[in-house]
Amino acid sequence: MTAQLLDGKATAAAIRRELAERVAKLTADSGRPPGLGTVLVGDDPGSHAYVAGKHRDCAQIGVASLRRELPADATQQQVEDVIDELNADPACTGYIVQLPLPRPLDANAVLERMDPAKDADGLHPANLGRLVLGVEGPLPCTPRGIVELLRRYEVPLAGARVCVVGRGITVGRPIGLLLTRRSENATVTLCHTGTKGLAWHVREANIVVAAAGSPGLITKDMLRPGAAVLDVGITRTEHGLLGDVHPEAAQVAGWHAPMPGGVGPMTRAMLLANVVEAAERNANTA
Ligand SMILES: Nc1nc2c(c(=O)[nH]1)N[C@@H](CN(C=O)c1ccc(C(=O)N[C@@H](CCC(=O)O)C(=O)O)cc1)CN2
Repeated sequence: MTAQLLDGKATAAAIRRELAERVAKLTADSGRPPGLGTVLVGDDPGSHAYVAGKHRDCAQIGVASLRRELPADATQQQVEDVIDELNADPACTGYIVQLPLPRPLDANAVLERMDPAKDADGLHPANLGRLVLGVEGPLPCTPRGIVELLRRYEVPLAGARVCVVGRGITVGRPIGLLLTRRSENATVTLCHTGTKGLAWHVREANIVVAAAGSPGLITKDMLRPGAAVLDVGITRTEHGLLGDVHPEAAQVAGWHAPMPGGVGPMTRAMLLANVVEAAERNANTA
């Protein structure tokens, strides 16, 4: 079996084209473009690459960029001062704090200090609470990107058994909340390093979301033939980037979102969508 490619790169490009039209209207109506801020602390090469990509995307669709960078030894106070500044800046429609933050910074305290109305990542506790309550608000970008990719490729979700591997705050924890909404109606199992019998859980699933950061973790023999497998793990090694899904696993899958080119580009596109939606909400309440 050859898996159908879940092409996040092409899908994200289509979404950017759709968003560019909405940005042009917002800019014409208000006289100023929506603005995305990024807070980047430290020298992690991956984080620098992701933030650079986010600003390239902004330039492409006409969203203004506000970049804030701090050294790896920045104090909690210095980071929170930048948060206060972006909260107060009218040119900043929404912003993100690139994660992970270097130790010993307290990421939860930083996220809590954000203005929830400017939280472009959907990771502020108030917005995660909205997600639990089923109330409209910005959604975490990677989970939103996964749902959008599955929807656009018509991968059946209602009644599907989904196995999520990894319990991180940006993917594993929130995605179950999205997929179990009535509109998606999937049944989700969240596996993690404490899970016994991981292979059994994966084999039960119609859809596997691999977000553990453990290269090659999901092997061909673990997958149910015909399942959709989405690779969200990225590990940087001297041999290049490695995903959580073993390359041979695509041979038995029905659909495959590879790394690179699958979920990553969708994460970036959903960030733009969150900013555009925040700008539209602001315009409607002005
Ligand atoms: N504040 C946040 N921090 C982090 C998030 C997040 O959503 N919000 N997610 C990840 C990093 N991330 C975005 O920030 C991200 C990761 C990967 C990609 C991507 O496009 N990946 C490429 C491959 C990587 C490459 O080519 O270098 C792909 O899959 O095609 C985009 C964004 C953790 N931090």
